[in-house]
Amino acid sequence: MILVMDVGNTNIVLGVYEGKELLHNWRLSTNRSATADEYGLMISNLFKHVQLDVSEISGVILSSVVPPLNHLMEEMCERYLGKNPFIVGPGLKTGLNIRYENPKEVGADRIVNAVAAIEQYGAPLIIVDFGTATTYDYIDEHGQYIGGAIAPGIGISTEALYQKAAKLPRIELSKPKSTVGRNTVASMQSGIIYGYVGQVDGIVSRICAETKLKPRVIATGGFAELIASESKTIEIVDPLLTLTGLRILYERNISS
Ligand SMILES: Nc1ncnc2c1ncn2[C@@H]1O[C@H](COP(=O)(O)OP(=O)(O)O)[C@@H](O)[C@H]1O
Ligand SMILES: CC(C)(COP(=O)(O)O)[C@@H](O)C(=O)NCCC(=O)O
Ligand SMILES: [K+]
Repeated sequence: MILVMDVGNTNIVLGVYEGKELLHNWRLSTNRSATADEYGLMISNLFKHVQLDVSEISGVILSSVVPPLNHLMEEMCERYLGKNPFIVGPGLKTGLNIRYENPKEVGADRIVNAVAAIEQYGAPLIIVDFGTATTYDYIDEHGQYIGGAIAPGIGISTEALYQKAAKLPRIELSKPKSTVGRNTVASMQSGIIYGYVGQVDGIVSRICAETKLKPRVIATGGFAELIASESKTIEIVDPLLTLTGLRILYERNISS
């Protein structure tokens, strides 16, 4: 069994795989002030809850877009799991040709998503990940990572309305009955949800026009299902894309 971990700006997602099968997955909130011991305890407790013994974990792979947590998570793996984790970044073999101007600049989560999406769906591709930020990645017809777009995420955009406008409440993100909202909450839901649906379809159409190709469009992340249900361009929702990518990268590196 292996443990895969994706450290995002909002959540840390963990998965335990036996071969290709995902046996368990958990979500912790990302807390920049938690210590290696605190994360170690949380993971030990999750393992206990499903009667999983640490000794059954033969390896760990970790991707992070929160640099202050990189060293800490590595230390946690060594201390609580007795394993030196693979870390997605310079030095780890990805098999992905990254054509960003500075390949080191691409977020590790975007690379991991690209690896999983190419393997499962083939290139060319556009990947939309609704995380803290909404990221768009374009993979060309040769399976090369070219680049994409980064926009404010749905959660932080909604939060910004509440923080910056005195009369706007904190709302639950669910689909309103109509685009024309007739109260504050419905108006905000319309603006956020249909605004994002428009953003996705707009950016995807522009990438298609720019590349003169028709890439498949895969969505993942917290709000993928909600947006995909209204989007004209999202073809597949794969909530496990990042975990799958980590598993594939682990296999590529352990067997080399
Ligand atoms: N399974 C889920 N169901 C509903 N909302 C989710 C889910 N996962 C994440 N979210 C929400 O989506 C937003 C981004 O979370 P996440 O995708 O984990 O981002 P990151 O990868 O940046 O940490 C957060 O506001 C989170 O609460
Ligand atoms: C764009 C991101 C903030 C998205 O992170 P997330 O929303 O998953 O927490 C992350 O991939 C990142 O920090 N990227 C580095 C910049 C880049 O990819 O160009
Ligand atoms: K993410």
